[in-house]
Amino acid sequence: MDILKLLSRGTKKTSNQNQQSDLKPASKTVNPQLFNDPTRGLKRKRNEEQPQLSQEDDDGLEIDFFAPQDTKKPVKQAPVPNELPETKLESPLLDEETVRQVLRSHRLKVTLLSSHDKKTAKVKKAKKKESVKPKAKDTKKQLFPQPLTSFAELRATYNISPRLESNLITQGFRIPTEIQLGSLPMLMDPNRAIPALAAEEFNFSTSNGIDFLGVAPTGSGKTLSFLIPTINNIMRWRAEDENQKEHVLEAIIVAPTKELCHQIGNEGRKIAQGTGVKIVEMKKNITLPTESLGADDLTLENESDGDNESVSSDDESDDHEVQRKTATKTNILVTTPLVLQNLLKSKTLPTVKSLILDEVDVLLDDAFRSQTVGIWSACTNPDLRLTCWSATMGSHIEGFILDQLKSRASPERPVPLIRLVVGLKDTAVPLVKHKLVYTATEQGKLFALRQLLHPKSSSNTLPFMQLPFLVFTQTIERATALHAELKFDFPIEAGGSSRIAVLHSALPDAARSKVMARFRAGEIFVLITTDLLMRGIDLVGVNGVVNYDLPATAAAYVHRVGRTGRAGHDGGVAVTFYTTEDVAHLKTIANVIALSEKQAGKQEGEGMPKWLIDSLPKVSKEEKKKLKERGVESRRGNKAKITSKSAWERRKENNRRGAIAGSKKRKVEGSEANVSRGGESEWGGIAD
Ligand SMILES: Nc1ncnc2c1ncn2[C@@H]1O[C@H](COP(=O)(O)OP(=O)(O)OP(=O)(O)O)[C@@H](O)[C@H]1O
Repeated sequence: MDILKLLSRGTKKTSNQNQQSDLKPASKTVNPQLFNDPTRGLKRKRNEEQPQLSQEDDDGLEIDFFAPQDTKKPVKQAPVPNELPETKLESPLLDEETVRQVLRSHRLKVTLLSSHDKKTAKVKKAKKKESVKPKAKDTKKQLFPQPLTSFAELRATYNISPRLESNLITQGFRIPTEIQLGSLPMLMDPNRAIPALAAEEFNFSTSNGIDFLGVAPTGSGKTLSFLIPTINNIMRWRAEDENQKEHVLEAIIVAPTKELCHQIGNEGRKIAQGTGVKIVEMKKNITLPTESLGADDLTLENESDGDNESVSSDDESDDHEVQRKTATKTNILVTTPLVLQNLLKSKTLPTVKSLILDEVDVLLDDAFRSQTVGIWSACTNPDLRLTCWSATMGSHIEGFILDQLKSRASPERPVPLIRLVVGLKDTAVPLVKHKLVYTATEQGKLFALRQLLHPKSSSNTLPFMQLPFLVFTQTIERATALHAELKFDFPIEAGGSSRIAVLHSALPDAARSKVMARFRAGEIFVLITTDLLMRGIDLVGVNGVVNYDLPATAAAYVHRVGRTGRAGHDGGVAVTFYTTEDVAHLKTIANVIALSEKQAGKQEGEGMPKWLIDSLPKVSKEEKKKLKERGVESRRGNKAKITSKSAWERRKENNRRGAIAGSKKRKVEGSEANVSRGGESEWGGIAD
């Protein structure tokens, strides 16, 4: 059987396939945790019955994963008191066996990385080749930190401010996700979270905080994992320093796009309300408290946009003290790398104690690396701590971070980098259903996309996809062209062309913000975009992702499809179109899908068959590199048009265009001949 057809064979239609689409999330799930199997790692008897909770019982549960299995009954959540009690009891430390069991059941792995790990990796690789099992010594650096049992523990044990706690409750955060469960104790109080013995054994100190790398699936709550400790630390530092009356810039969050910065800023402001911690996104008129030879504060552009979040300086005095006073009053700055690096140049930011790199693998990849490293170098405070986050993480990025940390290390400040990985690394969130769809031609993709927009009961090759959904294309030109093609696909009664929009980096900022706001408000049903929106953007109501053009890398696939199935919402669908031209690159994506299905608990034979993946051609390193840099070649430039016209119509149109061009050329040639004849004439001029 044709391999391409087999790959796109449809799943059976579910009963809801013919239902009317609506804008509600695919399902209502209250538990944001992706993994919790308390029996994981325990020896089980065959056919042992597991207690099943109905969806009804599941509502409003406080999950108690320390309860013995047979007594683990659903407990209804008590109403949240308006007034929080002043003192709460600190939770006792869990013994190591319990900690190990909790981490295992939530699929958390904590590792202490050090710079000689590269060598270990090489040795491991060599040993693998010789099919010798690595000795236990090689994997010895696993740590077992205390987990966060509930958000209530943040106050009781980690002493966060009552206001911060009540903001979290108001925002509806009740059960920590896995990344929060594993990272918050280490980031809030590493001395408590990491057993002193482990620190001693591996020769590192936690007294000054830790440098941290968090790798967890898309939509699993990484933002909150860095916002809570950052806000809390700033409150703590302020309480410790009686002289500190003003907002001091103490934390910088770097993210790759303006959209993501805006989202992080918003989320931060919601949970920092009333705490006195101020969060500002990088804007044109921002002034920063930098230090340099000239000791000037820097203003990117002295342009007021009427926003009272920031104060810009009109004062041209050289007096550093005066300039410091006029610097933007903020504790946390959220920025893209280029704009901050442009502002900094060779200046430093000595007050910054926390640098957060969100989507670190892209921030330290070729396009952003020098800017990100520039910002990192500008943070000269000796107490600086780095935390990095992403859903995907190449080992070369880890190595780069370690090398950088090593080059900045001093005897008092060793370089432990603690890495927390949730689930299988570099796989898509287990709640998403994947589907590869083959079409013979580019035009076939357009036809298939229209079928997703207007599903017909006769179609059995495409899965049902609820609106709203995102459509990813390879280039800005293709996104614009696809938008032009589909613009009038929604009937006037359903809102017509206003229901479909396009978003890419060539649009002006105001237009970008407007489209995002309309999409968040549910006014747009289909948003066509480029890889601009593939990372970090949290649109909980998105029910599907269409990869109209094949993603360039496995990581791009993970991030794109991760725009659905977020925060425990089940039922998101990811459809990836491919044509004959894509087959050469398909294996990388097929592998991620297979791994993601494995993580979702699919047995062999249920998802993508292994033999089928094996029969796809291998993608060489050079091809991968080329694809990453340029995408599929045939979808670039003029060849990349998206159109519903048939080949016959296009040929006819081309012929017509050719005839017009030919006639124009002949005219020009004719007049040139006249001109040259005129040039030879006596008077030597041309009239008009
Ligand atoms: N403990 C929690 N309980 C319920 N919802 C949560 C919790 N933590 C985070 N969320 C919600 O989950 C959604 C996804 O969170 P977030 O954007 O932080 O994901 P992420 O891990 O950063 O994803 P990505 O890798 O795509 O950037 C957000 O809407 C957030 O409000």
